Amino acid sequence: FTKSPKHQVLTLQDLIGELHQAFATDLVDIDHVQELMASYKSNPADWRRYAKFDRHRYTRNLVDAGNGKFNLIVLCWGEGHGSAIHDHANAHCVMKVLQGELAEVRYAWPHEKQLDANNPTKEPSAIYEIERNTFGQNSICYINDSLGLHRVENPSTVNPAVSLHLYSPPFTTCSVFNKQTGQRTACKVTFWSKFGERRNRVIQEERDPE
Ligand SMILES: O=C(O)CCSS
Ligand SMILES: [Fe+2]
Repeated sequence: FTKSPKHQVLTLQDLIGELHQAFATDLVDIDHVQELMASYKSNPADWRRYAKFDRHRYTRNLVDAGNGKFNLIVLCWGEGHGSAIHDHANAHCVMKVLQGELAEVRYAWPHEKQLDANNPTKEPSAIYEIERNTFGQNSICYINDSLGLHRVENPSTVNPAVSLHLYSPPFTTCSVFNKQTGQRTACKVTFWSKFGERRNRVIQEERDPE
């Protein structure tokens, strides 16, 4: 018989409840948080209301603000949508695929231009690729700044992807990096929707100039 995990979460709401408990004290066990995220089995009925897609780029939809201790966000990736190379603002990042699959390319922090030993003829890049991984439905990916930078993308040209991200502590700005020069630029992260609603003011702002 299978050992039932300490905390069996059934719905997204169960997961949120267990996460609030996990963050109730100041000493957070990030391994337990990853176990909780892994134990939730994706059910579109739980997260469909947050899954809002944009034709041009991936969207970030806030699900829960975690009593200020974490942000839980549903990201929706159209075919071929991907992020820039970015860091995680000294926060923990746990990413879970809810639908489709996501590819992650992990990089070392930029140094002065490095030659790629394996391919000396290739244009040296300031940002060095460490590894590539692909994550299927319900799988988990963890990163923090001590592990490097990464870029995440939906590798499919035919299927959308949806992922659930927990960031703790929550942040409003992170850094994005130019792969060739290693140049670092501050980037304000925004939400396409919050708690399932997209305020029409945001739609106004989004409207193309007349
Ligand atoms: O939060 C973001 O926009 C980056 C997604 S990959 S962790
Ligand atoms: Fe990331």
